[in-house]
Amino acid sequence: MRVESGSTASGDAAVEVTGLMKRYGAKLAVDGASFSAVAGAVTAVLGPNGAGKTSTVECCEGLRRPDGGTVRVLGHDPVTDGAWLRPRVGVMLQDGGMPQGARAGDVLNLTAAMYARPWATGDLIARLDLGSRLRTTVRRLSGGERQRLALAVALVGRPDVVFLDEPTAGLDPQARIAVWGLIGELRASGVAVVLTTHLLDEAERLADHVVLMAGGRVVAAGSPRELTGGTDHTLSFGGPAGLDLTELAPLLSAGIAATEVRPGHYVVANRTPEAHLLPGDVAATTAWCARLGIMPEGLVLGRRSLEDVFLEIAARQNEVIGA
Ligand SMILES: Nc1ncnc2c1ncn2[C@@H]1O[C@H](COP(=O)(O)OP(=O)(O)OP(=O)(O)O)[C@@H](O)[C@H]1O
Repeated sequence: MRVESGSTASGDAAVEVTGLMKRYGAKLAVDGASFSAVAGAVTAVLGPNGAGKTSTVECCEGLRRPDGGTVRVLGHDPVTDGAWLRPRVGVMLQDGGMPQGARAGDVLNLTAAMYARPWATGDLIARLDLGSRLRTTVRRLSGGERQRLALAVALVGRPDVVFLDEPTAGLDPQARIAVWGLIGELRASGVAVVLTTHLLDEAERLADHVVLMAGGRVVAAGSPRELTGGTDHTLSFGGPAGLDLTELAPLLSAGIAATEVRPGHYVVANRTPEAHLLPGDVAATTAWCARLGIMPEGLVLGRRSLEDVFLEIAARQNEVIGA
């Protein structure tokens, strides 16, 4: 299989979002979000439900008109330059956006016919294991099959930029690995891949750049390694919900904080890149548990994952909102 590169060079900003605002009536869904996605890289937009990810990506796709700020895709405005962008941008929507009564094979072939240099459909069909479903109508496909067809439709025009909304949601492990392989090849061929996902291990594995959104804002951005602090240690354990962590705080070294990331689940980790969890912090935490008569269940000293970062940021957001 061959994926040809488009007109952008690796490293060019293919998508630039600056101070984006999006309102629905009184609801401010996106509140000044800024980020960019470069060619030849995977950019993952992450965040809890309602963070504003879909609204942001829909503004990039030209499906929604921003209420403020600017969006540029390949240097063009997705709303006013939609006709120029359409052959260069692939979009995979969560609901597929495909005609329900049409056969899967017809949907793919008719889409391919709209492009000057389409991807060989036979190859996409084999890669996404759709061969036995071509005569089935979209309506009758399983959720995972519909998802794979939507991905094929998004890629068949050999776009320079692809937007993938939760591309592996609901896929079995085998299909997920096939999709990861395709995404890796798109990146290698110079495509700018922008995806949203709730699977943090997927983001950690695939993404070169992560944009973490909460409450309509970008609250953190960087490579997975930058966000997780690379080799920094983190201590996690379970205990009764709602422990008073203010007594533990002064016992920890500078820049180290304890957070209840979800009820009854605690993480002790650095809050600044300069700080590092030290053996004394582990001893202080277990001694504090012992003083309270608490057995720290599942006590683990490990490396911080993107999921840890995500939960810590979400917990801090809640603290701010609750304050
Ligand atoms: N068409 C709409 N009308 C009114 N409110 C909307 C509309 N679309 C989204 N919202 C609201 O805007 C906020 C952001 O929604 P959005 O779908 O962008 O978030 P998200 O991060 O993609 O969430 P999820 O992870 O659940 O898909 C939410 O509070 C949502 O209820």
